[in-house]
Amino acid sequence: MKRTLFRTRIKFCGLTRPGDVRLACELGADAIGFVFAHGSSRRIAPAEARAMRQALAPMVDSVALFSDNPADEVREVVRQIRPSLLQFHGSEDDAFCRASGVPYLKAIAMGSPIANEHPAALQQQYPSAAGFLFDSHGAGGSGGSGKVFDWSRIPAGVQKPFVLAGGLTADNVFDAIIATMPWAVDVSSGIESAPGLKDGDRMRRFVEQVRRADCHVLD
Ligand SMILES: O=C(O)c1ccccc1NCC(=O)[C@H](O)[C@H](O)COP(=O)(O)O
Repeated sequence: MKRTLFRTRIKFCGLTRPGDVRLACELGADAIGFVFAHGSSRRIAPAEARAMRQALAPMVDSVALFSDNPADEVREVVRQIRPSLLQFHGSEDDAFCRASGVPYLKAIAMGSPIANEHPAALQQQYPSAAGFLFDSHGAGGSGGSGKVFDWSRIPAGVQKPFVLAGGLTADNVFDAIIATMPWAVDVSSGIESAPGLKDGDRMRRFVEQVRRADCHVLD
């Protein structure tokens, strides 16, 4: 299959500082993720997220991340932040994920049995999902682990856009894109100097490698 000049979307996740948001937008990120999952070292309060939302450039999506948060917390984040997309990492079902009316991505834990299901089953389970995000954690584990999973396990024939996540860095994202041809790539640990603190140079190198993959011609 020939492939050239396709644009892989880029999501930077787990930002905690408005300055990092501004730099991410300048570097060309398509989406910025804010973590509201309990127990995460990148978790921010809705008031902080509002400040970071204001730092977003036009035409850059804001994504709110949850992992089995109570429904009233999800509602409150949606009310205060007005994210363009939600991302669910826990055992939420389709009814829960779609309840606020905001488009959502369902994270699929590639270390759990759901990952072995037929793509049609995934779609049946989450008919309202805007797409899936394949991440390396197991059931009950959390995202943002910095660990890579075996990309060949991504179910073939998923009918919705999918996002590749889990341990991506400037050193492996070129190969990851060529191997899986995702709609988007998502990175958190791989662009950090410490949890929640993004590193400008790592962000820039990551974007460069995604652009390189997008210009690569495959036979
Ligand atoms: O980042 C967290 O701490 C987190 C906690 C609970 C659920 C999701 C979380 N993060 C999700 C992400 O940052 C990304 O979608 C993805 O897991 C990539 O992370 P990484 O492997 O660190 O690049």
